[in-house]
Amino acid sequence: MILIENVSKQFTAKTGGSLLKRPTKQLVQAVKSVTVDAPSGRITGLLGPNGAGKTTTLRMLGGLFTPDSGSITVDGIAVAEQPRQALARMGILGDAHGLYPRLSARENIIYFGRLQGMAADAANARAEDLARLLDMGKILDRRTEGFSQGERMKTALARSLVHDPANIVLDEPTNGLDVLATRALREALRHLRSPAGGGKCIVFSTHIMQEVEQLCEHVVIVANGRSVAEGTVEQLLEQAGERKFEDAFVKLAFDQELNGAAA
Ligand SMILES: Nc1ncnc2c1ncn2[C@@H]1O[C@H](COP(=O)(O)OP(=O)(O)OP(=O)(O)O)[C@@H](O)[C@H]1O
Repeated sequence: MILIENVSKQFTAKTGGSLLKRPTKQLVQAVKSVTVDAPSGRITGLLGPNGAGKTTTLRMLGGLFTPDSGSITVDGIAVAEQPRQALARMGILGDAHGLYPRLSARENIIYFGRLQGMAADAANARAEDLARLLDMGKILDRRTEGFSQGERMKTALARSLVHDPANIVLDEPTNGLDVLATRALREALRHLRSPAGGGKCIVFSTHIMQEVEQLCEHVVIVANGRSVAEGTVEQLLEQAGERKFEDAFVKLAFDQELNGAAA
């Protein structure tokens, strides 16, 4: 169970500057107020346009940045206070997959399992289970050097799931994947969310509406650093008074963004 409550985050970015002129500092309010309540056994999607603040929110969830305000708990554990304990309860698939190219997919997965305190045999058995789930049989013992985008994603996902975390966080997981790889990922996530797959809490971010329509039981629309609407796809359609999800998303995200931009 993941609970993100009213988080905000500001960055200082350097702007301008040249050989003769120092860059000036500019404040960027990446996240103004985002709230996400993601229970176990549900796939929760963060849907928002580019630059809305999704990645920054997920990075705060992963303990990479401390929020300026608000709080984040994972299974009741505050990320800011007990980051190691909170992180141990999450499998995080970020945007950079960072695999070790000289290690095989299996070795990459086992290595992460060892870092999580697993015995080598248990990590190996888990690598084989995950390879079955993610259809990685053919690549499991190949060095990851030269892997395709889809193969890298599967390996990184398996690695993030090696310790069987109750919570799974994915930042734009289908980026660069073809239709078959996207379908395979969707199937894997549906299984992990189901009772047979452990009833995981799954949170993922995307800017692709179809992804959310096909996969999420609950959607949080993030625009201009704020969570501006939430509910099932049907509830959001109703809220926006639209029949097509694309129209509802544009209305809910961009009308709010225009209003929010002034705030
Ligand atoms: N380290 C940083 N320093 C300065 N500005 C940042 C930093 N990280 C994010 N931002 C800014 O914060 C805003 C939100 O960025 P973020 O990456 O969270 O959005 P996003 O919703 O994930 O977008 P996308 O879908 O394009 O990945 C953007 O304007 C971005 O430029």
